[in-house]
Amino acid sequence: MRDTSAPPAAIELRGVSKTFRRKGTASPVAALSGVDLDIAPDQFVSLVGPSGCGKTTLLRLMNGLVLPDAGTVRVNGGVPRPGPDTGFVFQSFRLIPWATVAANVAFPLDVCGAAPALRDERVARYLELVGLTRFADAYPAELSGGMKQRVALARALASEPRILLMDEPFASIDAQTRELMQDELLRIWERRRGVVVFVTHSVDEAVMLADRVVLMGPRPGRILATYDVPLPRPRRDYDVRARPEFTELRTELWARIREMVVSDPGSDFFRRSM
Ligand SMILES: Nc1ncnc2c1ncn2[C@@H]1O[C@H](COP(=O)(O)OP(=O)(O)OP(=O)(O)O)[C@@H](O)[C@H]1O
Repeated sequence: MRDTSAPPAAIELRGVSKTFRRKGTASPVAALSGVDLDIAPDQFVSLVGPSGCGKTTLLRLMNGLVLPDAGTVRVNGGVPRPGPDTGFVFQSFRLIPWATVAANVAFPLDVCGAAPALRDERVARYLELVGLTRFADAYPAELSGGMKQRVALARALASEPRILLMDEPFASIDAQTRELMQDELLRIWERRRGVVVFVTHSVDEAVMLADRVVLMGPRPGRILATYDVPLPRPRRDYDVRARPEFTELRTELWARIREMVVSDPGSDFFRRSM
């Protein structure tokens, strides 16, 4: 029986399946099948698994952009809806090119009709948090990739969402900036908490950041295992990677992903290398 004294899960998926069907195209694609997952309030969860296993679909179910064919998705006890309670950060920064950095960060606040004083205060606070106060009047084209991603992060945080969904947010920035961004994200999250669901292809990044790593299997995507990350916080990249617990977990995860990829002749790995 369910423990009624425990706080409700911030995100709860039960028996979730999703198949994409497109009119006039080839066969339907079964993206997810029978997914059960609970994410507690203030938990940082990473999703890893082979390409095409449904990680992005899972994120999109969590903010109501995709509806399940079967099963239920509950977010803070209700049906998920895109809105100010859920922030989304994408791999491609998706900044508005003709708007300044400040206007980009203000965008979600403008959409929900925030009062001008609140809007200006939030923009100032989150630009400071990501270290871009001096660039408030710059345009996206004037910024480096890492700076653009920090604007995207400030924009997602500006409405102070209780849930932050991040889809390979650091995949298109260089390795050094990526490590700095990981530290930056940890610093911000350790200060304000909330749920983070972070999709990544990097096993190191998944372990470095999360409280729990969820390992998904090949299509139709299922959850194969979840691992608690036995690393203390606060974490910083350089000291975490030196710990034996880090090496053990990343070795285990990587071995399982590698096995899935090499044993699947239909995987993107073979398609890309042919
Ligand atoms: N809107 C859609 N219409 C049709 N098929 C889709 C749609 N969205 C996703 N799919 C398919 O569903 C499967 C899962 O896709 P999804 O993007 O969720 O996987 P992923 O694990 O995030 O992939 P990757 O790691 O490569 O980004 C893929 O085969 C994809 O092509």
